[in-house]
Amino acid sequence: MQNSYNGFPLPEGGEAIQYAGGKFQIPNHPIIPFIEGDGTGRDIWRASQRVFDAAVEKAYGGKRSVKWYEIYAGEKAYRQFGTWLPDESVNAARDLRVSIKGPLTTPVGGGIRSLNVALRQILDLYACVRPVKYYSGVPSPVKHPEKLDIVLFRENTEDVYAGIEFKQGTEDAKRIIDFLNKDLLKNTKKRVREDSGVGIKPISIFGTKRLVRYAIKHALESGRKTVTLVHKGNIQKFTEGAFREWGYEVAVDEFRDSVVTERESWILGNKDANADLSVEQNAALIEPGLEFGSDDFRKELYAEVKHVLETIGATHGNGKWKQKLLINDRIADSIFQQIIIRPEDYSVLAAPNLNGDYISDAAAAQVGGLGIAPGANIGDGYAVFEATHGTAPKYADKDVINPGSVLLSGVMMFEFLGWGEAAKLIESSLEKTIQQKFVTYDFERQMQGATKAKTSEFATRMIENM
Ligand SMILES: NC(=O)C1=CN([C@@H]2O[C@H](COP(=O)(O)OP(=O)(O)OC[C@H]3O[C@@H](n4cnc5c(N)ncnc54)[C@H](OP(=O)(O)O)[C@@H]3O)[C@@H](O)[C@H]2O)C=CC1
Ligand SMILES: O=C(O)CCC(=O)C(=O)O
Ligand SMILES: [Mg+2]
Repeated sequence: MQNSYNGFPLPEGGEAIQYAGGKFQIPNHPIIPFIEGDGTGRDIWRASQRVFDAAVEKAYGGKRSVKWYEIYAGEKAYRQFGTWLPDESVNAARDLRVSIKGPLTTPVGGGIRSLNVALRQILDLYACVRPVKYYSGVPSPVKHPEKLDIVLFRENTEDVYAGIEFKQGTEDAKRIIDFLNKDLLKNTKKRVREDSGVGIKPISIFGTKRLVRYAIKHALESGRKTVTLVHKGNIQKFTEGAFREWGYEVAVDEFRDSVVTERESWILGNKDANADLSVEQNAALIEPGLEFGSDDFRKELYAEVKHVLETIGATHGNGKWKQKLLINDRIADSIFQQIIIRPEDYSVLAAPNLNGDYISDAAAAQVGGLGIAPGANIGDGYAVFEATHGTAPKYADKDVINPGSVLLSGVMMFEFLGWGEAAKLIESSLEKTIQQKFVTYDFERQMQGATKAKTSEFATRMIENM
């Protein structure tokens, strides 16, 4: 580890977080790097840091403290060092292992690629974890926001976020289109239009399995009931369809005793309800219309039913499957309406990168919006906590934006460090402040009789409420 990064010495009295044997070792005075962020990131970070320090001080009376260490990225880094994501900033995040960041701007269409995505890819932070739950008092557009309590695990390193794109009109775009049209597609009627831009969507066994494995582990450790694989596999068969298939594989191959898939649960449930049910009758119940299917399809179904009953009939049958973690899947378009209409049926969602990006903002809306949407990017040995939202540039430096998402990302960070007391203080004072109807503009505009607080005032009231 270096003593300084980008020419700035590490804070005195702090120690680096270590990682050994798959476990983080947290000193009492860890050095935690932070990236302030662009746009509203500045106001949010200033407010959040005060709240974090107050909570830690109140919880541990000086026995523990965070030694904050600013690292530079985005506009601030560009102004200072002429580069958007200095290597030294990445090195600091790597060496110090756990950090927290504000949002960074990504231009649309051209310009630099996302620094947020770059950081996730460089540090291999493969799981983007975004819990979405309701805090009482928060205004919501739905009747029962409290019924939504999910944790979204979004694959964070591949999919269309791999950044492999070829701009329309370039020599590379022309070459790839020629290759597709004249070689790979030559025996089909499919053609890519000559004036297309082209993007590549890689989804791997490795990337999928480690994400789904992480989601299942979390679900089992936290006593959640369901893990839903969210994909568009009917259309994108070899990427999103494969995500579904590999997701089920990892569940069954690595967590067999603890999980039941949705189809297995139907087969076992049918058998529980009628012990005399034949394999053929059982198959007909799980696949309506089976009698009209081909012989091969029927045989496949009979083999599936037989396999389930033979392999897990004894361990999971007789209702025992109801105590297992249910693994199911939903097609991505349908999940958007499912979480609104049947929120209580969903608990942990695991999704490829783009689906996860979309779902996290949509789900956040249901419990009050992007002002209250925390997240974490986790890899093996590294973690970067960050809100779901972006830089909301129109509110930059106006001291009006809701700091809730970064504050709750801090709650996730303190829980991750094992500093549960500080996490609890922040979470409950946030809820209490909202219940006092002392809220930033985004909540105030949806509430009756609320006081509109500035970002800084909200933080001060939270500290008073601890
Ligand atoms: N991880 C990251 O760093 C991310 C970065 N970005 C980047 O941020 C930039 C802006 O993206 P944009 O699409 O405008 O999305 P934003 O998430 O920045 O903002 C969209 C809207 O969401 C609401 N909102 C966002 N954050 C808050 C908050 N803290 N409190 C209250 N309301 C909030 C505001 O709604 P209203 O106008 O109704 O008040 C805002 O106008 C882009 O460059 C994008 O690439 C985007 C997402 C994540
Ligand atoms: O990197 C960006 O600018 C956007 C990322 C994003 O929307 C997200 O991670 O949710
Ligand atoms: Mg997003």
